[in-house]
Amino acid sequence: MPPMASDAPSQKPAEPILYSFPSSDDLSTALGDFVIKAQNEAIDRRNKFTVATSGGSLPKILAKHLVDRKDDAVRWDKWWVQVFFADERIVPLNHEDSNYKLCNDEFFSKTPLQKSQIHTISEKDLDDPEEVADEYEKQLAEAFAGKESVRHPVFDLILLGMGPDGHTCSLFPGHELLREKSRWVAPIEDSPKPPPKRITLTVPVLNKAHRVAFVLTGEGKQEMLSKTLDQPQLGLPASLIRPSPPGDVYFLCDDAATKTTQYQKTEFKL
Ligand SMILES: O=C1O[C@H](COP(=O)(O)O)[C@@H](O)[C@H](O)[C@H]1O
Repeated sequence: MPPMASDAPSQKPAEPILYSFPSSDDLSTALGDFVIKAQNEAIDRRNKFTVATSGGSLPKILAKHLVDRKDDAVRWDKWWVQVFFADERIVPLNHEDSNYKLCNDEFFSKTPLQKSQIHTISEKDLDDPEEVADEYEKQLAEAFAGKESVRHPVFDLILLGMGPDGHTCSLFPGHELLREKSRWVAPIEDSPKPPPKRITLTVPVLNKAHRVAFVLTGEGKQEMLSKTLDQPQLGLPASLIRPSPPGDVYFLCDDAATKTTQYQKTEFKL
């Protein structure tokens, strides 16, 4: 992973970086090292680490190399108040469909992270997706700027998945939310994948992050990964994620997922 440049030489977003690993275990190990490196650079810069994570298959892969470590490489105390969800389903936090519940069962509960470090949706107005999205956006504004106004949140790392239908976060192919320009967090009430009501970070927020990493495993992801990287003109959601310089976007995949893409693979080195 190249170090973050302090001066952007041009305003053109960098091309995606694709890493492919023989197995999902190798991918987990590399992802753990990748997260630790991003964490260390963020702590050096600002003494804290701000992360947004997704649900789906990601939390399990993420947990493998980060929990139960024998060393103290993961600085859990610096992840304070800054773990957000890249997308969340509008259901109670103890519901089987909740991304919080999934991440908590697979990952958070196995770490020293405190509940106060993790930003969940409010359970107050679950029948009102607009309200849930607005409240979550307020949490973002407060976490990133205290009482001052902030133009947009800048995450140190956003971890994303991609469904076999090509959706990422809760941004679905062809959906009008792909064109959202002003909101940081948007509600969606017609998600083609159940449950239908969700909130999601929007493309502008994703594209302000220092690093965005897609984590994909298995044959089921082959077709959409190829379309995303080889045919960006199709405008699939993941093709729209091109962080502004000096940000970067990475695809950490297993060989099963990268089998058909023609996109150039990069050797994984930290
Ligand atoms: O619905 C969702 O799906 C995507 C992809 O999930 P995966 O199981 O194919 O990895 C996930 O990234 C997102 O957070 C989730 O809400």
